[in-house]
Amino acid sequence: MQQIDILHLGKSFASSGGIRHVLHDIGCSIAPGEVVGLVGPSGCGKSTLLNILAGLDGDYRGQVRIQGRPIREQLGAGFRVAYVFQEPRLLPWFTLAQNLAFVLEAGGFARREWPTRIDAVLEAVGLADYRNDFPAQLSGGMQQRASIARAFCIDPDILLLDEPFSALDELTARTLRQSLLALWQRFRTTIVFVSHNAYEATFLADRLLVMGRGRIVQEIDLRSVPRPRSYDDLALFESSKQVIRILEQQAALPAGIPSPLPH
Ligand SMILES: Nc1ncnc2c1ncn2[C@@H]1O[C@H](COP(=O)(O)OP(=O)(O)OP(=O)(O)O)[C@@H](O)[C@H]1O
Repeated sequence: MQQIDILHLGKSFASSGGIRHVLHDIGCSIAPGEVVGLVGPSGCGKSTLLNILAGLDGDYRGQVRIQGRPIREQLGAGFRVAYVFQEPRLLPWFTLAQNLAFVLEAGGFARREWPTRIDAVLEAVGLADYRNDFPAQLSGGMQQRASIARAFCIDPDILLLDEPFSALDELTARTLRQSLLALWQRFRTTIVFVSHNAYEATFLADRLLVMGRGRIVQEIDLRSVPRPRSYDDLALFESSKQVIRILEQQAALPAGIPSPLPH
């Protein structure tokens, strides 16, 4: 597993109103196996940053390096990225097992490995009995659980999740967070996730990067909070309140300019 370094990252889009500067001088490092959360107000650039980390967007300033090499070079050399979105995006004409086989085939995994990989991840998320069901036969929460299993079955070097649980009710979201963490414990995949939910973010993360407009304005270190964690943990509750306070401060800043750099 590899260290990820983001150095002086900047990103602008051309829009009808002129150039839109979205990311300003972002810098951070992500250790192998770390769970990093990105939180920030709507439009601050979280998804833009995830897309760059996924190698989907190569048009930026600065550098994104994996073990010291540019991300696109690493992708060409077999670095595997998995992406989980807010909605499951399973292929409706395939069963769950076939959905997983599809990404294994695309990832170049030998066919003889498929059953073991598929069984391991479906079991870990409690869907082994549904392997031959089609997505439409499952609830939304089960489909999202399957999409997490699909992400892990290729044993990715980095897993990116963009608000993966925000469409679910809180109880379902809790079981999915447990599934995610169970798979993370097993694979120790590096995870970067986006969340709008301060309580979810502190529950999941080793480290939170709180973004203002286009910038990281605060880093919150949660590595000292032991796992498995409880939603009632006071340290997590205090950190969640801290996140919400920072987001309120960011929301109160005048529009149209990037957040000031933190002191
Ligand atoms: N393809 C694009 N062209 C022009 N502007 C874009 C494009 N993609 C994103 N943006 C702009 O970049 C800014 C950041 O968008 P992004 O989706 O990264 O924000 P976000 O923090 O993920 O927001 P949200 O929490 O609402 O999903 C927004 O102002 C958006 O309009």
